[in-house]
Amino acid sequence: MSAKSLKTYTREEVSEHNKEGDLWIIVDAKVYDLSRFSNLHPGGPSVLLTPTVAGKDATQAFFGLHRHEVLLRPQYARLQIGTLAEEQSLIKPPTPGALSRVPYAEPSFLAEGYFSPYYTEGHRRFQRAIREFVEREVLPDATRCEDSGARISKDVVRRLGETNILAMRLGPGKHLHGRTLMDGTVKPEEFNYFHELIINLELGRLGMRSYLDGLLAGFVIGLPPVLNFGSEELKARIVPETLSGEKIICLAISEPAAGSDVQGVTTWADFDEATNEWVVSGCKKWITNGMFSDYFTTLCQSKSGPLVLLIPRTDDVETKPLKTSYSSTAGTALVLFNRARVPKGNVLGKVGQGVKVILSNFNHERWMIAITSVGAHRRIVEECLKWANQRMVYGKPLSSQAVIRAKLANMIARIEAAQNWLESVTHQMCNMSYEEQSDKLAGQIGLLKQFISRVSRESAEDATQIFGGRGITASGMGKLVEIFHRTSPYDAILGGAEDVLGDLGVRQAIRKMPANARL
Ligand code: HEM
Repeated sequence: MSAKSLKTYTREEVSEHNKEGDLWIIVDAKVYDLSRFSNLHPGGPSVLLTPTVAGKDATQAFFGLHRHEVLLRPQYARLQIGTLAEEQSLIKPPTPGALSRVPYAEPSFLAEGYFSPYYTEGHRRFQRAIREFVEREVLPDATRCEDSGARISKDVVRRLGETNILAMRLGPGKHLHGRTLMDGTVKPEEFNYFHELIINLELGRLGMRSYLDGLLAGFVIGLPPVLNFGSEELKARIVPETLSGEKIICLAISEPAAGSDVQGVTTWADFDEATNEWVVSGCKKWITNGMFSDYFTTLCQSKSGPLVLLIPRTDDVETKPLKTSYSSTAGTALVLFNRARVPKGNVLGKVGQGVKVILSNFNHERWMIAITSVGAHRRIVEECLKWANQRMVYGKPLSSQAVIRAKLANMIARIEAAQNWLESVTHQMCNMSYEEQSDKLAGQIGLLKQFISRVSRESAEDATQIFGGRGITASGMGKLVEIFHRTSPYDAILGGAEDVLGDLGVRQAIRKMPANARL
């Protein structure tokens, strides 16, 4: 029903419509006619016909059982027939791009009245533009794909290319020069790691973990070796078509018997002098976006040592979907190279130095995973605060239970600690060359990622307890908690297993101990 045809009613008038076939209710000062809908109601008709609901103000009952988005769906929005005379509705649907006013729902640089040493007004403008883009253009696709397992839509990929979000996801650098970033919101020479952090925070905040990986995470880790180690000819061909989203690229390192142990890969490349091509045979496993990639940045072994090859998809490259605990929208694949032929010019870096090429990529990847994890984690803190506030138990809000407040206290402490360390590391990155970052930050980023993925899982446990059965239900009130609980372990595995990364951090610290350090 259009806003024009909405009428105004009194509570008395609504109360007369309180039976089967003639059933009205009030939710947040809006009047709904459920006479025909009651038999179609997913929760059944009887709950709507109880004396405390039929013809009554059912606001509290409604928000105890449904997310507010339910009322925005067109098929339900049209059940509204009017509003209450002289009463205002309090619950406003969020406008795309708006900041949340729930305490701790936003990092302090976005929270009203708080400060941060790291961000400028330019960063805040950029954040607004990215959030609005993500909520308007990405969220509907994410919601659809996360459930159905469909691949990210071509329209979203095209828009990620047009706005240069794809290019920005590779970080600051020459590849941004001459590009219009987010309709000119930031100049290429001003773009720094905090802008990139903002993009990843906003994507993480969607709370759709498999879609997040489907949103070309493979590109973020697969293209840098081409940019940094590819020949000029190769770059001129591959970089424009991947930055625009026209072609898709991913990174193929892990194998059934080699995960975090990159030295252990066995995919084999032989050089064929007759054709001047590499011939590759082997099997790569857990390859994000592998199902729909056109190029595979692949670590191989050869007689002359490890090398990285950019392998184009041909008939000799087979991809099979891997069913993991998250949705197939990520395009996670088993990739089989069956004597795949690769031109000599597709070698990235030097033959024999493949591991170096791959290692140089890892810091950025781990830092990115840490950010998206923080984005999702903060969203879960917001969900829990809202739920604890609106859910009534034993006649009082859930937040009146000390055990729930204790969980919330731990969750808030974890997200604030995680984000503050993350921002401190990002500040170091802004002030160090790439080489300095490799030397001074590889260990710390390993420890940071370990910490962030571990505390995410602790908060996932707390959030599930707070949401109860809803926290293990894939639709409805707890759907984001369910996703977070099921998928936060991915952050502890992808880009290097949590324990391996913690160990890396400590080994690097031990290596840098002063020779004369004594108690
Ligand atoms: C405009 C009015 C309403 C609409 C459009 C509506 C719509 C829905 C929808 C779409 C669901 C499926 C779950 C979801 O997507 O969240 C649902 C479930 C449910 N609804 Fe409603 N509903 C309305 C009012 C109410 C009211 C007033 C009650 C009062 C008690 C109620 C009780 C329930 C229950 C018990 C469930 C099942 C919840 C669950 O599975 O956890 N609904 N409703």
